[in-house]
Amino acid sequence: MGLTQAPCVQRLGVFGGAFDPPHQAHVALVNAAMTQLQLDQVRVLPTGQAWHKTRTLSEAAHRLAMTRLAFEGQSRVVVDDREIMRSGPSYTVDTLHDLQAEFPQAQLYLLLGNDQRRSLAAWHQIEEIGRIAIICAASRDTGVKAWSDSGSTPSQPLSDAIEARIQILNMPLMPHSATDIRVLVATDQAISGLVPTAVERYIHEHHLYRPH
Ligand SMILES: Nc1ncnc2c1ncn2[C@@H]1O[C@H](COP(=O)(O)OP(=O)(O)OP(=O)(O)O)[C@@H](O)[C@H]1O
Ligand SMILES: O=C(O)c1ccc[n+]([C@@H]2O[C@H](COP(=O)([O-])O)[C@@H](O)[C@H]2O)c1
Repeated sequence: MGLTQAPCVQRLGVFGGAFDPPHQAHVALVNAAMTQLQLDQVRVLPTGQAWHKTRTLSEAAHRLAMTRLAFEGQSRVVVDDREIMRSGPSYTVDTLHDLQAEFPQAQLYLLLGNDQRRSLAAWHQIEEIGRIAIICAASRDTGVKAWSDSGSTPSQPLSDAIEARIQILNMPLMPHSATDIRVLVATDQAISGLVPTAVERYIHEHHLYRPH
């Protein structure tokens, strides 16, 4: 991790994901958020235990290493391993509580794609999340997530109070999905341009996503 505490952080972005692997849409989303929301820092958090996904994630050490590579050289991005280090399911509300305590002066902005926005009502303590952070959603190609397990289906809608506070992040629609990238690697197809070059190299060097 880089700097863990910076007194000048007034606007803090929080971006979690499986990052299995991190891809160019993740990088674009963070960059769009930094510009539009004038964020002083973004915490990028690879998920520890993704309670909402049916698939077993790749080893946390690989996902963390790739996330670091994806954001290397970005001075306002801190790749934060707390969800990986925490035991039990990774609940975003716990991460937001931690960050609120560490940055009591900062406004927190929770960054996510539209597929996750649709499942927000099923998130653990979503009302509390809505109190602590401003939720900012980027549009996402609707076809992309049709066949991947991005989140649980909410049984009830999001409250009007939270819905009304959601901000839209403008970024071009990007068809990237980690599911797609894993399939491409498994079937020996190129992923150049879909992930940062250093991430592509890491995937190949460590033989990730290959059938045994
Ligand atoms: N192409 C995209 N456009 C906008 N947001 C995206 C895109 N891909 C991922 N995101 C957002 O990034 C966050 C982390 O996503 P995640 O690491 O699960 O990637 P993913 O591509 O959705 O992975 P998978 O296909 O394995 O479910 C989520 O909030 C997700 O909505
Ligand atoms: O806290 C929750 O209940 C919760 C439910 C679904 C998703 N999330 C978080 O949302 C982020 C994106 O999820 P995903 O599935 O797109 O990788 C990641 O940080 C997850 O931990 C969190």
